[in-house]
Amino acid sequence: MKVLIVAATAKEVTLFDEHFNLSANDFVQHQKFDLLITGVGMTATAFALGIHLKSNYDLVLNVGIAGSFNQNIPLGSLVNVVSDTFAELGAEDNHAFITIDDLGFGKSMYHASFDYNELPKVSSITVNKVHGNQLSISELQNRLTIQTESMEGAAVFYACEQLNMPCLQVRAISNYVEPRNRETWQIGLAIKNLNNWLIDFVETMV
Ligand SMILES: O=C(O)c1cccc(C(=O)CC[C@H]2O[C@@H](n3cnc4c(=O)[nH]cnc43)[C@H](O)[C@@H]2O)c1
Repeated sequence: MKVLIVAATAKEVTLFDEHFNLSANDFVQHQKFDLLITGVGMTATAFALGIHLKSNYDLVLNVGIAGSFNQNIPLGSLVNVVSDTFAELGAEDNHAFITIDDLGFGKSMYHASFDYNELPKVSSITVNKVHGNQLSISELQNRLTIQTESMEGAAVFYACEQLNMPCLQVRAISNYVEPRNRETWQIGLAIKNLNNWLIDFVETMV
């Protein structure tokens, strides 16, 4: 199976890099997989995938950390993001929000297309701005049924749908989406658990 692993930052896959003794380049080819570091956000992700998603992969695997709206999901735990929405793509109509779908310009929600049942499945959004204000968090939760948010996931799903390539997104929860309190973020724990899962996935599945 030829797999492309896509992460926003090298920091999110440090232990994986160490395990496979990978170089520090943004695009690394290994006999078992290719690894692409895109940079944070949708634009950087789309640009990097535009360059590197030319050969055919059997799986595009997006990994990274994420925020959770649901405080029943433990910090450090892993989720399988099965649907991902461009939450800010649309227009404000005073206090209402008109989606890109309702404007008639496209589609806001994209889906994973690789069957994986070993982790809890969640619906996510992809944003330019990490939510850290109770009013905007409440507005969002009234509008969408979601458990997590990241800054790249929907862009990866979008590219895979365009090219008809199977995709899977696995995220480790580093923080809750709440009024910003950086002290409570568990980035180290999330990255450790994510990397252990990723090493195991590559060793057993690829
Ligand atoms: O220090 C910060 O404020 C900060 C904000 C967002 C991300 C980071 C990172 O260190 C990693 C970048 C990566 O993290 C994903 N992420 C993690 N938590 C969230 C969230 O609550 N909302 C959206 N994205 C999140 C994101 O995919 C970034 O690529 C530091």
